[in-house]
Amino acid sequence: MKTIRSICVYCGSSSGRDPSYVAEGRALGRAIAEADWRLVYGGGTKGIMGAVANGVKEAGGAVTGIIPRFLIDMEATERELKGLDELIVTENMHERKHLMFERSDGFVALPGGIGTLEELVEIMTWSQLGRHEKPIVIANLNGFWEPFSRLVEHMAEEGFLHRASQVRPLVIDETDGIVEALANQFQTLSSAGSGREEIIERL
Ligand SMILES: Nc1ncnc2c1ncn2[C@@H]1O[C@H](COP(=O)(O)O)[C@@H](O)[C@H]1O
Repeated sequence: MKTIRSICVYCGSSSGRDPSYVAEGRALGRAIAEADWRLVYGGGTKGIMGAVANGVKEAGGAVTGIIPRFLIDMEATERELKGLDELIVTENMHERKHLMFERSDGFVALPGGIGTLEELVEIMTWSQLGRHEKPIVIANLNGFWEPFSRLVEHMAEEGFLHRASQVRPLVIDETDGIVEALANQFQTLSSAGSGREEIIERL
């Protein structure tokens, strides 16, 4: 039976206004480590990104950070980067996002900004296009993603989600439920798999 080995977390490089975002990011990191999954993330050591990675390390887990060279000074400190178990420096954003995708068995979007939104939408797009069948969880902490969910519903109502059945993000309101939701959805998607290889040569 296939099982999850690594999970990609998309989240803000900032902390956000409510301190609970950082606290919940850290809690998710701990839960990922306790599930014995590796964290794959964008390598930033600040904001919610840093909190998730710190949570994983606190609980004895392993972290892979994937960061483009030009972002190192903006989103990380050299000292903290050295604390990652694996650091991959890419030449551009495209390579970073592709590697994050390839190395992960599922995805979680915590609250964040434009970068987080772009990453979430991209992974949903690839699912819609049948490029992968990996679970996607939207962590709707404090109802953060409700405006986005409403937009997606509106798109469906207006007839723009042609293959809605292939975009199956789970919306989970509490950090506590995320690991279980990922594990269950991974099993469901694996057993319902179309037999298609999960990664194509080029997305
Ligand atoms: N346009 C972007 N595409 C992909 N990723 C991006 C983009 N802008 C920023 N990012 C990265 O996403 C994370 C989180 O960014 P937030 O804007 O704080 O949500 C960060 O690593 C950015 O480098």
